[in-house]
Amino acid sequence: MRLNDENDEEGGPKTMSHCSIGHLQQEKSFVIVGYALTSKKVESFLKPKLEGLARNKGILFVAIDQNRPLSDQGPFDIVLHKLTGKEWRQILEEYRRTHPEVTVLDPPDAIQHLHNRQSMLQCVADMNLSDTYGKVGVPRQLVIKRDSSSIPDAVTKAGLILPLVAKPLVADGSAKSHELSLAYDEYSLQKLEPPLVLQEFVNHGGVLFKVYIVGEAIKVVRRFSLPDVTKRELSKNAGVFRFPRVSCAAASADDADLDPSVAELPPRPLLERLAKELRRRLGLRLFNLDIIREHGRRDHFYVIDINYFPGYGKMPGYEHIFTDFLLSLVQSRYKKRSV
Ligand SMILES: Nc1ncnc2c1ncn2[C@@H]1O[C@H](COP(=O)(O)OP(=O)(O)OP(=O)(O)O)[C@@H](O)[C@H]1O
Ligand SMILES: O=P(O)(O)O[C@H]1[C@H](OP(=O)(O)O)[C@@H](OP(=O)(O)O)[C@@H](O)[C@@H](O)[C@@H]1OP(=O)(O)O
Ligand SMILES: [Mg+2]
Ligand SMILES: [Mg+2]
Repeated sequence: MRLNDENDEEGGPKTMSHCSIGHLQQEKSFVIVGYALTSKKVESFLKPKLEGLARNKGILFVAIDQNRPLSDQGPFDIVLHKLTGKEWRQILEEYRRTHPEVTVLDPPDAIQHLHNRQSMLQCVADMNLSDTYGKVGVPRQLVIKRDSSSIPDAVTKAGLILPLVAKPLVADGSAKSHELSLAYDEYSLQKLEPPLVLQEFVNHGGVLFKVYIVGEAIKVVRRFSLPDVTKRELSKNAGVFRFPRVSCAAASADDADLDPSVAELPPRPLLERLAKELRRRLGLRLFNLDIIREHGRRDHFYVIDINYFPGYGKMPGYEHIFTDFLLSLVQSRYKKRSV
């Protein structure tokens, strides 16, 4: 039974009263997680298996009512959220200020950093990670803020090599922010609407790695991606081609019969270093990275996308990982308080 989903006689959702949540929190030392998520996210993430396991471990998920002041709800130990908009950000910032005892996953300004495809990858570029296990970079890219007619010149000046992936500069989760295109010639890019990021397309054998991060935990899965573009194809084609959300729509490539040189997962120690450093630099605990391996270069990796609170529902075993993570947050707070 979902506490927040119990329906009243009118059929509307019933949320727990402040006092009954407080009771559960104190009497049975339940960890109360308030959540503010879209209905799509609730469906893909807050599945019965997660809620059941959480309850067994003493964690309760309680829906935040956006029509009521946040301070009047709870009390919460943790607030989990993925909503956009300035108003919501301000509400959360104020709540963080007035409720320092609550862990807000994650801070709104840190999430905001991922809402721009230029600042999103800056941390990875700054890190310049290279060790015996491999090298992690970002594809060369150019930001076009306005004036689409200037694109051909800008691309030539920057020395970017075609084909290019054109991505909306803003990555705020809107349908428009996921409308990407592949451009075979720079002149056709004039048809696109800035603000944009133009990124060199890196051949990677049609498979990408989704690296899910939940606090200290890391889980990697394979997904089908865009196929390689050959020199011959490039010389024969012109124009820009819109493509749908490949990485999200594509089936998992974990069980596919793939060329081992393409399917081999990035080395674990490399991912651990990358994740640790990104957690620190981004100030986030819940995110995933899309990583590709340059085709034919075993240890050359590129991060092409970072997403806040991604589709954990598609991450094998996320129920255990997520609930352990929530408990670890509360335990570390408790430890801090008692020293
Ligand atoms: N530089 C690149 N080189 C090769 N392929 C790329 C590149 N950038 C993007 N792609 C392909 O395009 C897909 C979508 O790009 P990206 O992940 O940046 O978009 P998104 O809309 O933010 O995706 P998500 O749904 O994961 O948030 C990638 O999953 C990958 O298949
Ligand atoms: O739809 P799912 O739950 O799977 O999650 C997707 C998530 O959508 P949601 O947060 O609206 O649910 C996307 O967020 P926005 O960029 O649109 O904000 C983005 O993070 C995708 O990468 C996620 O898919 P994944 O990369 O994990 O496969
Ligand atoms: Mg992506
Ligand atoms: Mg993305």
